[in-house]
Amino acid sequence: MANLIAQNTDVLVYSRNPALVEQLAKDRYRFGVKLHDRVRVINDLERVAGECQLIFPIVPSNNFRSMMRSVTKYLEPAHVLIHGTKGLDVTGIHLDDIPKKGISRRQLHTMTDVIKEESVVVRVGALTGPNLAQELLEGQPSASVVASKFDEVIARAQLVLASPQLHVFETYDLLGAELAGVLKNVIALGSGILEGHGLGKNIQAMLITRGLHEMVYFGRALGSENRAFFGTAGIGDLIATATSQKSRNYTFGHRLGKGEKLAEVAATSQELAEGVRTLMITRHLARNLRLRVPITEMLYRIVFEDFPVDEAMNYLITYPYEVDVDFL
Ligand SMILES: NC(=O)C1=CN([C@@H]2O[C@H](COP(=O)(O)OP(=O)(O)OC[C@H]3O[C@@H](n4cnc5c(N)ncnc54)[C@H](OP(=O)(O)O)[C@@H]3O)[C@@H](O)[C@H]2O)C=CC1
Ligand SMILES: O=C(CO)COP(=O)(O)O
Repeated sequence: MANLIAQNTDVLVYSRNPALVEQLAKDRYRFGVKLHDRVRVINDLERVAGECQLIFPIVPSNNFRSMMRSVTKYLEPAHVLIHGTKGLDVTGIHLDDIPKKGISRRQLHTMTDVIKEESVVVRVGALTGPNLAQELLEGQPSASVVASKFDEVIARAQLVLASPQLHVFETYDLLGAELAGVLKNVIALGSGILEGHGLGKNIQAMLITRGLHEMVYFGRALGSENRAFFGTAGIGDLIATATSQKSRNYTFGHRLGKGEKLAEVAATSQELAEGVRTLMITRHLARNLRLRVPITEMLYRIVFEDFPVDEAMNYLITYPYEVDVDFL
C-alpha cells in the first residue's frame, strides 16, 4: 500500500522494529519489491503524527488497540485515520475465555470504534475490498473500497490511493464495509478447508453463497445495512479471499482440511489468519444473539473441536434451509 500511495504523495511508513528500519534504509527492498523513492521507513510514531495528517493504521486486530494507545498521545483532532484491518476488537474478556463465558455485542468493537475510543480523532474511515497483498506486490490491478461518514475523508483517500493499478470505490456505509471485510475471512478459511479436504467446487459454491447469507445476518445483528455485502467490500473480497492460494485465511484452512490440527498450523504459519480469531468471536456472538448460522457453527466445530469435515458437510447438506434467498 505504501508503494501505491507513493505514486501520489510522500509516504512515511512506521515500523516498531528498529533493526528492520535500519535494514530497509540500506537495501530498500521489502518482500522482494523495491520501495518507491517517496517511501521512508521510520521508527518514530511522534514524527509520523507530526508530519502526516492522513494516517493508515494497519496492524492485526488483536494488536490494534495497543497500537492506538502507543500513538494516541501524538494525535490531534485534525488527523484523519483510515484503517485497513480486517478483524474485531474484544474488551472485557480474553479470547481464550470466550468458549466458557460467551460474548455479547457490547464487548465487540470495530477498528473505527477503537480509534474513536482511544484518541481525539473523529474523522475516521476504513480501507477494504479485494486487496491480496501478494497480488498488489506483483503490480496486479485491484479495487479497494474507502468507507467513511465524512466526504472529506473519502476525498483525501481517493487522492492518495487511486492510481492506474487501483480503482477506489466509495461508500458511506462504514459499518457494513468494515464488517464485510472482517466476516469474509471466516468463509475464506472454510473454503480452504473444503479444498484441502479434496471436496469440489459445487460444495465450495454452496459454502460461499450461504456464507454470504451468514455475513449479512451478522451484519444486520450488529447494526449494519445489507448493501456493502453485495459490493466490492463484500462479494468482491469474498471471491478474492475464498478462492485464492494467496490468501492466508484460505491457506490456513487448506492445511486444516488436509488433516493438520489447529495448534500445528498456528505454530508453523508465520502468517496471520484473522478468520480464526473472528470465528471464535462470531460463533459465540451468534449464540448470544440466537442467530441461525450453521456454516459458522460447523466451521467452529471443525477448527476448534476437531469435528470431522465429512460430518460437517453432511450436516450442511441436510440442514433445513427454508428458501434459497431469504434476506432481500
Ligand atoms: N496482507 C493482506 O493481503 C491484507 C491484510 N489486511 C489486513 O491487514 C491487517 C494486518 O495484516 P498484515 O499486514 O498482512 O499482517 P502481518 O502479520 O503481515 O503484519 C503485521 C504487521 O503489524 C505490525 N504490528 C503488530 N502489532 C503492532 C503494534 N502494536 N505496533 C506496531 N506495529 C505492529 C507487525 O510488526 P512486527 O513485524 O514488528 O511484528 C507487522 O509488521 C489484518 O487485519 C489483515 O486482515 C487487509 C487486506 C489485505
Ligand atoms: O483481506 C485480504 C484480501 O482482501 C487478505 O486476505 P488474507 O488475510 O486471507 O491473506
